[in-house]
Amino acid sequence: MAGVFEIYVKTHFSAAHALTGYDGDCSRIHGHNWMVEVSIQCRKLDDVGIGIDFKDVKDAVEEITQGLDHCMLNDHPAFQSVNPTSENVAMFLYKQLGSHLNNEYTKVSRVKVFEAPGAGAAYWEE
Ligand SMILES: Nc1nc2c(c(=O)[nH]1)N=C([C@H](O)[C@H](O)COP(=O)(O)OP(=O)(O)OP(=O)(O)O)CN2
Ligand SMILES: [Zn+2]
Repeated sequence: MAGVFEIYVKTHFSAAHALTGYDGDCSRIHGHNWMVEVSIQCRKLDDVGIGIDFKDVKDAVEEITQGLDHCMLNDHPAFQSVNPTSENVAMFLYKQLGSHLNNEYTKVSRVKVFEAPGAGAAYWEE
């Protein structure tokens, strides 16, 4: 069986949201410093010994999260028909990042999103 490397990048953005249909305070507008952890599987290293450069991953995450940073997530096109929960934000980032970074040797394997250090969700596809 071939070996696989997993590369991790953590970043963050700040945004507000409100959960439609939620029975509690979270149905009102409130904000979080969202933390994002991206995992990427690499099946090949380059001559330097790098699977995918952290910088390239951070640039891709930044390109996507800049559309969320300091925004009301409910106003974003991705969250017009689904609530911007941690689950749905993780799925959005996973799909967006995959379209930027996946190739023959590299695959976005999981995206975790935390609304607070102790509360978050992950999304991946099998
Ligand atoms: N599975 C999920 N549960 C909840 C989500 C979510 O996205 N996925 N989101 C919320 C709210 O957005 C809420 O802001 C976060 O909940 P919580 O961690 O309870 O936030 P608090 O700041 O209220 O935490 P306390 O420890 O109670 O102060 C709710 N659930
Ligand atoms: Zn919240």
